Amino acid sequence: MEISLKNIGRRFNRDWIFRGINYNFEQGKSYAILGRNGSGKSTLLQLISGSLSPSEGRITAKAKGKLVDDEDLFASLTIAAPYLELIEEFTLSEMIDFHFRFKSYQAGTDKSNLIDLLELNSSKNKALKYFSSGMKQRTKLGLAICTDTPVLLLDEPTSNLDTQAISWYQKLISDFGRNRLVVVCSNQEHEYQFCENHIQLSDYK
Ligand SMILES: Nc1ncnc2c1ncn2[C@@H]1O[C@H](COP(=O)(O)OP(=O)(O)OP(=O)(O)O)[C@@H](O)[C@H]1O
Repeated sequence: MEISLKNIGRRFNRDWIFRGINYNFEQGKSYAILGRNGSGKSTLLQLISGSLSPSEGRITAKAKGKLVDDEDLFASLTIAAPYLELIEEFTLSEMIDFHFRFKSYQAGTDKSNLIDLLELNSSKNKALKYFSSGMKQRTKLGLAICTDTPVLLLDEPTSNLDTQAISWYQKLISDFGRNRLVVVCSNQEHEYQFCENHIQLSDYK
């Protein structure tokens, strides 16, 4: 999978958030989108995921050299972000079943293995609305990272995580992030230290 941004700009009302972004994202590489609060990191991630349209420019996705339409792109990515909520009425066990009705597990993982990885075995039958914010964040990350998709998009991945859970995230991404196109929006180095490519939004104002 390859995603290309050609002269991308996005504005809300009359305010341009960024303009003139030309960039190629390739599978097997990882990218950090960096910038101050309000610089447009989440906006750019939503453009890459196809959930928001650019105000100018064009985004194309290709798999094995062939153009991928929006629906196929959506099936090829998983995303964990503060604005994407879990289904709070579900238990963890039901949430996992629901998620994997549409997507596949990473090789070597299954439901029970994922619950172990999340370290949430004792809470698997608890409704997500009763999870702490850190438990919810771990669930979102585990679902996104342990799904077999070529594209993995993470927005502020360690929000609400304690020090131990930050190390847990770093191990999970190193175990399951390989050979994928990984994009992390962040302003905290421990979230994106594995990313070899950096996009500074201040360059596109
Ligand atoms: N739907 C919207 N309508 C109007 N303005 C919006 C909308 N979504 C985002 N914005 C504005 O776009 C700018 C960029 O927001 P965005 O959330 O992308 O920034 P960010 O870099 O992810 O910020 P943070 O680090 O605080 O999460 C902000 O000024 C925000 O107010």
